[in-house]
Amino acid sequence: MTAAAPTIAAPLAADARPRPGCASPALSFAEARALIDGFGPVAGVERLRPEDAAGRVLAEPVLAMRDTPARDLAAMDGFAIAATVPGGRRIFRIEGRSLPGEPPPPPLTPGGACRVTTGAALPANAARVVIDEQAVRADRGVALTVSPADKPHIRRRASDFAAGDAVLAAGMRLSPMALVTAVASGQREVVVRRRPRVAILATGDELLATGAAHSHPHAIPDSVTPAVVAMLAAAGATVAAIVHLPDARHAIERALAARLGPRGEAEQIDAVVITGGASRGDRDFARQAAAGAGARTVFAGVAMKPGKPVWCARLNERPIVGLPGNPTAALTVARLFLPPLIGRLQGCATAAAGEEWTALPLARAVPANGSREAFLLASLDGGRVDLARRQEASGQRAIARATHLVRRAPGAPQASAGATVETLRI
Ligand SMILES: Nc1nc2c(c(=O)[nH]1)N[C@H]1C(S)=C(S)[C@@H](COP(=O)(O)OP(=O)(O)OC[C@H]3O[C@@H](n4cnc5c(N)ncnc54)[C@H](O)[C@@H]3O)O[C@H]1N2
Ligand code: MOO
Repeated sequence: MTAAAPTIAAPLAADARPRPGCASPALSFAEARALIDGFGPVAGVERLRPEDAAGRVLAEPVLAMRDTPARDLAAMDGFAIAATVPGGRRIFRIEGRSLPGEPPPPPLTPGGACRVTTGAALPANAARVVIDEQAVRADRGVALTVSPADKPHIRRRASDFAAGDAVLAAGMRLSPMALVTAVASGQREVVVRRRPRVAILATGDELLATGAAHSHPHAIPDSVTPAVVAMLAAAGATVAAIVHLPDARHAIERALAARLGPRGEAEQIDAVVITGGASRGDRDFARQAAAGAGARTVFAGVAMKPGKPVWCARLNERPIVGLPGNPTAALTVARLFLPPLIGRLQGCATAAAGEEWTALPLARAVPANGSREAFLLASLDGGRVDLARRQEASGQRAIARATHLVRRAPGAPQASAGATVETLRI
């Protein structure tokens, strides 16, 4: 992230407070997100080879097994020579060769040089490496074409890190870059948090499985669950159960109690995502069912658009996140709440850790925002963000082209093309 790119906790948080008299929920998005930090990491760690731990979050720091480099090495291809060059000598006798992986060659004799390649061990008394570009071969010797005054071209022992250094900290996610460090540490195994196990409860009498809905005149395909599964998996979770439920309070309550209640240990579910039934319709029972199962509300409703009905509760210390049923609203709030929650369950320091909001210019003007903080579908057009023309919470088409969410504060004025807005990759 660039220094200029504000994080989610940056000043927008204060702007996000609803104005008096506004019908929006009282809680701002930033406040709701901060509440996600209240969930701690799952118990249980795994020891994995670093190469099997890509994307996982470290539960313990990684300590370097030895100095790296383990000894002084050549930083360039060339010739190692000693510190004292008799009589300003420019011609050296080649008395050995050192290649990476070989033990250090014997010390140089006066007037001697050792042919070295990048990464090779140096003779103990080598003071510098004269690079190939500053030397010519002469007989069995080598002649310097310039006086050896520039950098010594030596990678000093322990100059990268020393034995015992904590080269990676607990709570850090192992990016491809961090795997370099993990493997270079010399550790055969790293200790990572186990993958959180998530159950998805998809509620809705009208929902049928992929492909089945079109043979039924009043059913619709459950388009939200597969997308949420993919998002959870990418965030590092295991989706351990997918349950389709009718819009029936007791069925939802039983399903929740079975996963997170005192007797729900068999599946070892760490978190539940419920889709649909979040609002105030005649058959919207998700929150009541959670309360009936004994869950305590963490938040219910956020002053955001889309996704206002999003809610979160806690049952036996484990989170339940309720997504609204409308697909664009569901996936927008899923993007904003689920990867951060999975990060927290894996031991990341905060829900916002690793989330990068980037300021990008607008491709076209956008109108003034309403009273809820907006998170709008957009795609990139030559380095500028272009808002999708259709932003309906129920939409299932424009979302496919979206690569970014554009964040607009409550009551933000009209913004012209070229003005910068905060964006998050989706
Ligand atoms: N009087 C009010 N009505 C609504 C409000 C409100 O504040 N007052 N909020 C609106 C908002 S905002 C949203 S978003 C939706 C959310 O409603 P629910 O979470 O209760 O969702 P459902 O009623 O179950 O479904 C809404 C819509 O989405 C379709 N759906 C549901 N699940 C799926 C799925 N897994 N895959 C595809 N489509 C799904 C469902 O068929 C409905 O069409 O409420 C507004 N109403
Ligand atoms: O906030 Mo709703 O999610 O607009 O449709």
